[in-house]
Amino acid sequence: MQTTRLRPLFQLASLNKEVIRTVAVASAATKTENLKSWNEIPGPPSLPIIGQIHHFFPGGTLGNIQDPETIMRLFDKYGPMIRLDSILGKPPLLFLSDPDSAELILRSENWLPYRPVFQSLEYYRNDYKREKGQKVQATGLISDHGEVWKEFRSTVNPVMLQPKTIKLYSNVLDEVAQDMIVRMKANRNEKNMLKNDFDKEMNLWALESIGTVALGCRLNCFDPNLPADSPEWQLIQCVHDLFVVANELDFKPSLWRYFATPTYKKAMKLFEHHENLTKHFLKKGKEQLKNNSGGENGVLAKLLAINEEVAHIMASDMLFAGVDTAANTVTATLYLLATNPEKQDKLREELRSGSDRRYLRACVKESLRIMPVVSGNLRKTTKEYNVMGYKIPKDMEVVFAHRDMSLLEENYPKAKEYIPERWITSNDDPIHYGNTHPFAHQPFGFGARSCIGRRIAELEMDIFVARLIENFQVEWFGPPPRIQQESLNYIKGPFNFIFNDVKK
Ligand code: HEM
Repeated sequence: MQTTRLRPLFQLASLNKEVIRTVAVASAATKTENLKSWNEIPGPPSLPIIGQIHHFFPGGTLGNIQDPETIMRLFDKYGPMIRLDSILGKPPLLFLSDPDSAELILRSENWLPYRPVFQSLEYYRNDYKREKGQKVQATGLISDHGEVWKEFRSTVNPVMLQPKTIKLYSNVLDEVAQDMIVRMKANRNEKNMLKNDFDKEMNLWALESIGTVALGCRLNCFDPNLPADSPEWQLIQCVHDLFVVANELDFKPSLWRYFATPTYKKAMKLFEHHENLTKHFLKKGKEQLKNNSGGENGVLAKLLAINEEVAHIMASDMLFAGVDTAANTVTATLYLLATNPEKQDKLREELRSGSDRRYLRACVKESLRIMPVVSGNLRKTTKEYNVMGYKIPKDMEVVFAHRDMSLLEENYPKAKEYIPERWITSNDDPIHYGNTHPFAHQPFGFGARSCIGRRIAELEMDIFVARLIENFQVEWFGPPPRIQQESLNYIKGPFNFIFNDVKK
């Protein structure tokens, strides 16, 4: 009785704390007198006229930017802030590995957060595809900003983030996972390794899974006779190529903002191809909907009820952002469980016991900490900031390097070790995640602009990892896999997994 009466008071107190914290952070952020200038921020030295571009040449400090360790090495050298000046029309960039500073900017930019990634996609959707002077409407969450983004996001949030709607997919996602297990069992060689390319197999699973949610129907990706030029394989290749070209155009120095480079032309073709493939799959989804009457409405039906354009845009973003992300996260989790057999056994025990799946969730979370598929979050500053005594001007792009922050001992004790327990242990345990700065680890981003597919991704991955561990004793041999950063962190082969059957 008493606790019920007191609850609103507690809620009010914690709400107040949050408001005070946000206001304090925002005002500290905007006091920018007597600060060191942007040019004084440490970073690779600039040369007259060419600036820092030479660092991107082979052998240069940033020559191997595909290796995620490159940025880590720069933090070791320059400290928690690294300045990269404007190169070939690309705005200046600041890398940050200080959680307090990340919190300061992310919170202050949370009203209309501007995430400056995929400018090439933005250009394709806003300019390349449009007649001159044509009114720009919403193009998608990945490519829009400002009020247009806000309106679209508020329209789709209730559908995409509603636990009741997402839960509807538990059974069909389990069906997908079990079908994938059957496919993997049939696809092993005499050493119990997969005969097909492991990464492509994971992409097939991810596409089949997100397809069931985005389109409300099975795509039949696991058909053993699926032709190599089928729309399913084409989509998988297209998404991967898009992330690679986006990295070339949007992150590395590139002249595409001045003239049509070969990579730019390739990117425009790929974006168009992706759009056409989305239309193909959407048609399939809509036909299926016509045949399904009754039952609870899923994501596609609810988005179509808003309007056709919204459904199309959202399906396109899901078929872009929802494939390689989930596939690489499952691969990372499997690798970490294979190389930490005692954790794998503990997980299998939990799955056998039928208890709630807290350890399963912790295993996936911990793999996102150690081997995240996205290295950092980005925001463009809409005002000036005081970050650690330096003035960060308006219109700067800031990367919050959560991969690097998550691997620092000062943020996570035993940072390089795979310890799922840290996500479920009690808060008096030194490894408890709650003892860490919350802005040191943001694998799904932050606030209003955070990943809209998070709940879907977590459900898909939990279900599939559970089925994998129930069915296979997973082993790994040889050196760790190489990670290649191409907008996303791709885990590269050889994939030395062995999938022995679990003894029942
Ligand atoms: C392990 C899986 C995934 C990870 C780690 C991940 C991570 C992220 C991150 C870091 C962002 C940027 C957030 C920010 O700027 O604050 C993002 C945005 C986004 N993600 Fe995911 N994602 C995953 C899966 C998915 C899936 C399955 C979908 C499809 C349903 C999806 C759709 C999107 C979309 C549409 C955005 C843009 C949201 C916006 O700007 O409003 N993601 N994701």
